[in-house]
Amino acid sequence: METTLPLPFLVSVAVPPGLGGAKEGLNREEVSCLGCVFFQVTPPIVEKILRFLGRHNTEFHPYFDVTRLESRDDVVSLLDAGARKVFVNPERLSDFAEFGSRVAPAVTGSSASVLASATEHGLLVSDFDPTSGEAAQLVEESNSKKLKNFFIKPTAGADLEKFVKVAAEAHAIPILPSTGLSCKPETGKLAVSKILSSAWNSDRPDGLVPTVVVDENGAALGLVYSSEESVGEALKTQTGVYQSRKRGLWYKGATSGDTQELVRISLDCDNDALKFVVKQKGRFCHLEQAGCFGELKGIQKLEQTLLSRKQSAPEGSYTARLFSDEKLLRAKIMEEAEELCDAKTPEEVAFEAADLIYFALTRAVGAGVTLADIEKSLDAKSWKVKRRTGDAKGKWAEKEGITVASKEAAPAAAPAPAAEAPKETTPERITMKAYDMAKVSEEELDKALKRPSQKSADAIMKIIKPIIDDVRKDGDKAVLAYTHKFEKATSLTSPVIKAPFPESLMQLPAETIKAIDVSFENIRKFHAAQKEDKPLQVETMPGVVCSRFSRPIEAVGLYIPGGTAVLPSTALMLGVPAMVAGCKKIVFASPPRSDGSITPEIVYVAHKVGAESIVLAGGAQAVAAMAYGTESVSKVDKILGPGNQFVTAAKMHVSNDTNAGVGIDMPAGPSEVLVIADKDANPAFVASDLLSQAEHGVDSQVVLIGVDLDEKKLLDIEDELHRQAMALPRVDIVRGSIAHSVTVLVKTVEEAMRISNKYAPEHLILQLRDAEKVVDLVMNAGSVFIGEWTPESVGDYSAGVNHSLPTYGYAKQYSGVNLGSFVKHITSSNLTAEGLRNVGDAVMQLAKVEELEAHRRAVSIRIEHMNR
Ligand SMILES: NC(=O)c1ccc[n+]([C@@H]2O[C@H](COP(=O)([O-])OP(=O)(O)OC[C@H]3O[C@@H](n4cnc5c(N)ncnc54)[C@H](O)[C@@H]3O)[C@@H](O)[C@H]2O)c1
Ligand SMILES: N[C@H](CO)Cc1c[nH]c[nH+]1
Repeated sequence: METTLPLPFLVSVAVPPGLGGAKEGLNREEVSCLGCVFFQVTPPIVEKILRFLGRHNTEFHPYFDVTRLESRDDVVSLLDAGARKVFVNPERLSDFAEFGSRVAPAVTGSSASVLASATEHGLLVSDFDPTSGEAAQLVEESNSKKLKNFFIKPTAGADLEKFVKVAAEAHAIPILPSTGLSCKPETGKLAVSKILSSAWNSDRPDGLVPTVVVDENGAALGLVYSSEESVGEALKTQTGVYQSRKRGLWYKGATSGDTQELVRISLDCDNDALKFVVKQKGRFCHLEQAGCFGELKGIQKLEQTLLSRKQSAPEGSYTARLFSDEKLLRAKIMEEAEELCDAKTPEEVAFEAADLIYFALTRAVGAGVTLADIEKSLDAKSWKVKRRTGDAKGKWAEKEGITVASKEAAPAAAPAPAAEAPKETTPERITMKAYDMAKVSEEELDKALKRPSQKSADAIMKIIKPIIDDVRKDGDKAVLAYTHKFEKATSLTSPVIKAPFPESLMQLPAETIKAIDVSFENIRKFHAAQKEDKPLQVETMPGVVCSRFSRPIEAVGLYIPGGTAVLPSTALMLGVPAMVAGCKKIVFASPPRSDGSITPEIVYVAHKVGAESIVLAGGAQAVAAMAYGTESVSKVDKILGPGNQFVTAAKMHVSNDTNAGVGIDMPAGPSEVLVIADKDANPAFVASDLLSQAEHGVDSQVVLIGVDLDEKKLLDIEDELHRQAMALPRVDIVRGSIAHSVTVLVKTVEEAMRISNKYAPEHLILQLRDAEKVVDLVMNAGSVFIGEWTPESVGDYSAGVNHSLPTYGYAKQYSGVNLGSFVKHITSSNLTAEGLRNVGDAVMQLAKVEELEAHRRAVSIRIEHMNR
């Protein structure tokens, strides 16, 4: 995780602030206000630093030079304790690859050649001499390389003012020795306020910089201004001191008594605003309210109320009763936790979560713990790299019918390569909840297999309806505005690119072109084979000929998702059948990247299928533009393609609007897979198939049905799932989706198929002995993958079958996209005179029954004519 530094420099200290030893330089409070500290760690002080971080992890943002540590355990412990970044010898980088951006190389010297060691995660150059003859070349080289996270530390005794200047020229983050800095006017030391004021950019003639004042929970109290002098005073006095635009220095609270204790100063991402975090005594605003933007709300307001109830509660206060009755509070917390787990609708969940937070915060405030303390604990946890297994504890697991064997009972997993699972880390196990059908009821199973709840239909409609209305009213202008908002593509000036698409937009590596071409051809072959070669014709009675023939839908709009992942394969799955069907106008739509461009693979596919245009928009705005048309987006007759809940809801909405006159394919939402595996299945294959859909998004769900698996086999699959998941770049998404994914244990294939047909999965994988025979039992599924050599991803990309499939159980009534999705069928009747005589009586009699005389006459008039 790469974060913006609170300030554009680090303060280097010999020992952690406040742990003694530092006789000179900034004191503990001063360093704490600045936040970012840098230590050179040596083996004897590791323990000391770890203890220090245990207490102050969020107060200081620590960066460590660990080149003198040999023990990998020590380095990992520092990361676990909250080190934002550690710098290691370049040759040891591969040892720490799994920690990504939190580990960067460290080198020494002033020559430009040291920059060759830089990685995408940064570089530390120590012992840099700003006066050396080589410095200018290093500056030039670092500028041409556009290095990111480039930290630079001067040689001992360097002129710091000059060093800061050179570092700025090199776009490097200077590491400044605490001993050379001062928060008070002191000769021979560089004033921190001066470094800060030289770093900020003020666009005001008086040079003041806007300063947002917030409390420890981040609630904005007001907006003020700062100068170099006021920041110097604030740092010196450790209080809120600002620069009034009319009255000079402003010591907040000097007259009102509502003073502030300074907690932290930081600059924003582009250095044009300061933030002061303060502990506010009394209130900030001159009006009767906490801050200039009004009163606190939500959890912060709750904390304020609880604190005041703790000090003096009115007669009969329930909160006061909770403070004094420990057992009651304990019972209420458990009661509310259970109610939250049982809540069904989003409204219920919000209601119950609010109740639980009230009782939890009452417990915290009662124990003297503030919201800021809780947030600090959350933040500290977010930096951890060693995780606990996260399994439910004994009585709770039992209560929920979790039948998975406990970790202790599990046979030791095969040792994994060091880069994937280092011995000193115990990452939280990524595992699915298991249900044994011999022990759970059908209702319990139904509950477990419920797809992760999406926002309620009403809530989504409230979001997408105004978007659709805006696009209908304002056309291109509205589409662009939403693209600017959601995709942040603010440079985009037209929502469409039209064919012929310039070559420059589809520059791709040869291997990608080859992969697209191979997949294109397989998809084309399979969909072309679905074409009816001639009209269907049946003579239902002598002289009565009924026919059915197909015609392509003239204009189709194909939505290619692009929110969490760009999916050029979906462009193939929709574009190729549209082309094969002969649709005259093919319009693609996909969210552009933030620079306004569209992924070249999509442009290449659009070109190959002969698309008319690409709409550079996503979500409801793209759907509305294609449904109603705008100045530059062509109106289409049918919209196809998967997408998130906003896309799906917008498709449903426009298809219900008769003014739009547009059809849709089906509800195709978050990807899902159900794997049925027996004793013969390879655990690694099973796990890889589950993960291939789990990585789509946190709202995806994957299900494993194990047929007659013994405990060892199940554990093998679970170990594989965890091991493979941990090595995935999208492990965080996988954690989210696996959290609501399940394993179901059954005895027979028939039982497995019964459950699968009821669930109606988008993808069904049969990793079973004689898998082919089991296909006869499939009643509901989007697409089936048969046997151990058929991973689902072949269907996602290249086998030829379509991957745009019904999810959420809609496989019970919808087919996936196929050639038929792009054509409509027209029927015709052709009768001879004999034919009309043969069928005429039946028609006339039924018309008589319906009392539709004109219908009857259309036949009788002809029969009479024949009889004349
Ligand atoms: N079933 C299938 O056949 C199939 C195939 C491929 C992908 N998928 C699924 O498609 C989905 C793609 O979703 P995605 O989000 O990555 O991309 P997406 O393109 O469907 O959605 C992105 C768009 O959502 C809109 N949006 C996002 N947040 C919004 C908000 N708060 N309010 C209004 N609009 C908002 C924005 O306009 C954005 O452009 C995934 O769930 C994936 O699993 C399904
Ligand atoms: N599995 C998705 C259908 O649910 C399609 C896809 C696209 N890219 C990878 N997979």
